[in-house]
Amino acid sequence: MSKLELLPAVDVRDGQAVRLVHGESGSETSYGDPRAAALAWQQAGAQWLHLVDLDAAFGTGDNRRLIGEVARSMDIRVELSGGIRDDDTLAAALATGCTRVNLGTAALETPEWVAKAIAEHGDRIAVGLDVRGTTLRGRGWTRDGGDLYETLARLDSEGCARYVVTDIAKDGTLQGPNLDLLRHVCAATDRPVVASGGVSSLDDLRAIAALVPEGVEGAIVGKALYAEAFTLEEALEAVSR
Ligand SMILES: O=C(O)c1ccccc1NCC(=O)[C@H](O)[C@H](O)COP(=O)(O)O
Repeated sequence: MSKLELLPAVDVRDGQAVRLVHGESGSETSYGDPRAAALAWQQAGAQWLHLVDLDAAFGTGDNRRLIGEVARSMDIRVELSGGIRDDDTLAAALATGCTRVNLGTAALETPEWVAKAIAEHGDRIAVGLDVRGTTLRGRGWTRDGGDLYETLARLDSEGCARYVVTDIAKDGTLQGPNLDLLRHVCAATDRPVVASGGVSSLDDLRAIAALVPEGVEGAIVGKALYAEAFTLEEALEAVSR
């Protein structure tokens, strides 16, 4: 059985590494320089970095230069997210040398463009399915964007390689992941799923790791690491068996 991949998160707002609660603009807690945070996760043994431009996601500007600098400086794989919605932003994201990008809003608002991106870039494209209940949310999680399972079926048929699934109600809350949601999404698709939002403890990570046979490939961890609920070394050890 392959082990769960861990993706420590660096979410960037106004040049700072921050954590949000429920992804809501204005709920930020700042954790300083994103370069230092990313390097710290790499040095602690991470194989992946989940790097988010929150300003681009919310439409309040962007941190593109800084995000590009961080992505290029990493020796580990990088997943880029936030505000990638057209040819220019996709080209800029892919040019950082990141392993893959997450498309979110675009998958809801410009499905033809996303189908083209999937056809051109294959598994360098993942789609972020950010949900409240079973309703998808776009534009920095501020607008409804359709039904989760209908969108999943459409993206599957277009060849989408993987999904990053976030229960917004859990994100940044340290309340534990939505394991039922992950199980249901895994049952609805044969593509790998990356779990995001809510991880609070090593037991949460073990519970997500138990879903690897059902199709969960990875888990993004943000707040728990910044709040020092556990160290990244402990997390990597917890999912190594
Ligand atoms: O990823 C996005 O595009 C995004 C857009 C708007 C608000 C938040 C967004 N991402 C947040 C994350 O990916 C979190 O880093 C991740 O879900 C970790 O959550 P947690 O472990 O609960 O802090």
